[in-house]
Amino acid sequence: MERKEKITVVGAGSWGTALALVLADNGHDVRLWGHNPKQIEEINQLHTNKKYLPGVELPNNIVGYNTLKDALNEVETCILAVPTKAIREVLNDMANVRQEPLTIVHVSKGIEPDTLLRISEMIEDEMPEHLLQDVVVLSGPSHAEEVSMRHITTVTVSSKNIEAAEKVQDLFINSYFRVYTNPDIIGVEIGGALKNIIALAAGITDGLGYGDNAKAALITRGLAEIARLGTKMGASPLTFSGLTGIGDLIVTCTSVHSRNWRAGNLLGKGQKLEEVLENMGMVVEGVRTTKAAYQLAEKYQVKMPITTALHNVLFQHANPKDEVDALMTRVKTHEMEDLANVLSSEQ
Ligand SMILES: NC(=O)c1ccc[n+]([C@@H]2O[C@H](COP(=O)([O-])OP(=O)(O)OC[C@H]3O[C@@H](n4cnc5c(N)ncnc54)[C@H](O)[C@@H]3O)[C@@H](O)[C@H]2O)c1
Ligand SMILES: O=P(O)(O)OC[C@H](O)CO
Repeated sequence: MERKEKITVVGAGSWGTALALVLADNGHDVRLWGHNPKQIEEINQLHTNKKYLPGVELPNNIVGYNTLKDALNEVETCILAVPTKAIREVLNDMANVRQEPLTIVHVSKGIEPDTLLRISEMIEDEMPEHLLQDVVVLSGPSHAEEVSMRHITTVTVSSKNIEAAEKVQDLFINSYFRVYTNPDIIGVEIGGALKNIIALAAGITDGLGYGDNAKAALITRGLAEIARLGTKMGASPLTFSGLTGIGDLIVTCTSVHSRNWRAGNLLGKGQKLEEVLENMGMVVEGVRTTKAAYQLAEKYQVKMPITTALHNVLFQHANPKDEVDALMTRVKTHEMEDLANVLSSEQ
């Protein structure tokens, strides 16, 4: 029998709440912290979080907290489930109320523009060393809407300290939520973050009226450019054929639950970015990540044509259809890059 723990989930949005449910199902005492007092009142009095997970009833062992100090009191592990753009602010608040070291399990999918840091690196950068036990990432093909219905889901945990990852595996694993470990934290974080770019692009092509062939092309060639960048950054190429690579690409590019796909779909149908983001009401991580990935492609001198096309649409007001046409009419090439390199060196 696994030890039951007090665990704090920081961030009471869709993913934080769904993960709180998994932990509660496993018998842990779960504290769900959110910055909106009305939402916390709803969680504690009605046992619902209607804005983020409509129709889902929360069990009694999930208790809402509005004060970070109380939420983190006597807790060894915290799940960090806020959008990438809020991470530094929240970590700073956490550092101000903590005295003891904490293991932080982050579940966000993004890269910080300009610093180009992965999220585990942002945590190491922001959290004072004496307050940080371990940093673990939990990622994979997992929509909150399905997890909260206890639908079968598989994810991966990774950390520089594999024992910390294994401990988190034990906290979450159950009969509907299967957790694997992978020591390649770079690959896990890069795959999880960059799939959102491809999901936005898949939404755009669907919005433009293209079909399954276009989507399959985006998933496959998207994976190629994610792996091209990721391996240059030090990831294992094998990670991109796993849950946090192709697995997450499939779920995000093909699901109506996907916030990134939905945002892309509206863009493809002609809505403006500002209008789309205002109406979503939930985080669309792929937008900021496109900016970061575009900068990473320049830094590492890696060709990322889909990312570049999306960057043009999002930030240069390019027409989505023109960008699709430009992608399709690039100079012809080989599919497998190793083969292209061999052939060009033979010429
Ligand atoms: N929703 C999913 O199915 C899912 C699955 C896997 C990973 N993720 C990742 O999890 C992260 C969170 O996504 P989500 O879907 O839960 O987002 P969400 O929009 O549903 O919720 C975000 C939550 O963060 C809170 N928040 C925003 N800014 C804050 C701040 N400055 N301080 C404190 N709280 C703040 C919001 O109030 C909200 O409760 C993202 O990186 C996302 O990519 C989401
Ligand atoms: O809804 P999305 O597009 O933010 O994706 C959520 C998860 O990352 C899917 O694994």
